[in-house]
Amino acid sequence: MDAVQAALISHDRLKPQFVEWVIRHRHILQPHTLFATGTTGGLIKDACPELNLTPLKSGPLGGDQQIGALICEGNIQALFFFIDPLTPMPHDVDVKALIRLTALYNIPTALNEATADRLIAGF
Ligand SMILES: O=C(CO)COP(=O)(O)O
Repeated sequence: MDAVQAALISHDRLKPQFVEWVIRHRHILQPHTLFATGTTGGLIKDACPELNLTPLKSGPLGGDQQIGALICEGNIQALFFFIDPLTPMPHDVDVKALIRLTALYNIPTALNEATADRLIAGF
């Protein structure tokens, strides 16, 4: 796949699993421009400093909305977002808004590891 701009997000409970997933696929992700919510991005940068990754605000502080704005502006072509369906979140409306925008703008979106494996296989 030509270089794309992709967004990487994980809720707290899934972060260890997500960082392991990124480490496993870092060679595929390397040529691409990556954005992430703040805490997720910090962990990925620590684990894979070679990646071209820009951390935005933390999710509860508006990071999901920043990713949504990038989607609206045509600057994201794929979203990898390990969501936690078991934990209530103060910014649940932001998460829903982001997922809505991925549907609206037809953005390939992986919300769990099985789908992420299939989406990254197309990179
Ligand atoms: O809460 C998040 C997405 O909804 C993720 O945000 P962090 O990466 O800052 O933890």
